[in-house]
Amino acid sequence: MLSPVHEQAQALVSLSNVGILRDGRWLVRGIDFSVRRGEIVTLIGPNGSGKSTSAKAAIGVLKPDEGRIERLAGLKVGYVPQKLSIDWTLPLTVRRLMTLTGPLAERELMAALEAVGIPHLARSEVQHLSGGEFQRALLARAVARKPDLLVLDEPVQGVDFGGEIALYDLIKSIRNSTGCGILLISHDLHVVMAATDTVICLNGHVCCRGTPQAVSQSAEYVRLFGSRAAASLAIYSHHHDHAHLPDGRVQHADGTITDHCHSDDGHHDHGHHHEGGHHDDVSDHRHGSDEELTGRASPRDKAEGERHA
Ligand SMILES: Nc1ncnc2c1ncn2[C@@H]1O[C@H](COP(=O)(O)OP(=O)(O)OP(=O)(O)O)[C@@H](O)[C@H]1O
Repeated sequence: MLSPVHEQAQALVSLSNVGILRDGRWLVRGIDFSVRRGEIVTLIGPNGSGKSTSAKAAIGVLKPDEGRIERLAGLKVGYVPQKLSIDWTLPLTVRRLMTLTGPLAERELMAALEAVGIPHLARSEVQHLSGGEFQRALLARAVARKPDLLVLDEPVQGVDFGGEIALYDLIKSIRNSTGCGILLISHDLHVVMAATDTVICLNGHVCCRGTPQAVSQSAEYVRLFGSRAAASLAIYSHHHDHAHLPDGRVQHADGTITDHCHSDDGHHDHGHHHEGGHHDDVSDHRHGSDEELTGRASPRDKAEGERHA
């Protein structure tokens, strides 16, 4: 369900009854959703349920075998794929990463790094970045050309729990400041829900959709993910009330900033633990997976290689 603001906003991309067939198998079928200006839409679903496939169809990387996809004329897309192919044996600075797919004015490059909180890392080698810093660099690269639609495939992989919240807050603030539409893919049911207008739950087809609260209570969702995930999702979406800043401090709902979370902050009082960074009731992140740059890839980007684990 969209808020009235989003309902009136322009649709950036709309998929109607989209199906993708490969090697005689329907990877997805009957996919129906749209992303409007200023809206954050999150695709969730188990491994192999067609989230990346649907996102790639939305931005035109994959052509549908049935159904229709309408994109706003001249739509500018910023895409952070799930996997990147970079030759990690070659030196690559953040600055260079930002310009791999095309030139970028210095002012825009620095503005993007500032927007994601890492202007001080412009000259750093990408292979030395932490997981959270690397994801921020990828985000900077995607927002630098001021896209109308930002597509982020698992943007918090390799990021610890505090960093996840900071990244989702950052994504939300990018939406608020630029008014772009955002299509997110995530396994992080707890956190992502706090930053999402519309959730589309996939399982080869659209299994259910709506606000995070509505989806977490739907029978299809509970069948797919289990009641435990549904309960924690519902709790989380109500309790998230503070942001983790890039420097590790915590900004509370009333605007105050402290060095640590308060004991009554949302993610500390819902009955399970987050020690060791990431947790997930449904499925795990893949850390350090093989990566391929898809979408707006240049041949150079497609160099073989693996990101360090
Ligand atoms: N080019 C392709 N050719 C054949 N099968 C493919 C192709 N791309 C994806 N698939 C298959 O389509 C299904 C959906 O894949 P997709 O990557 O969209 O899933 P996902 O929901 O993003 O999964 P995950 O959560 O594991 O990232 C999988 O079974 C995958 O193996």
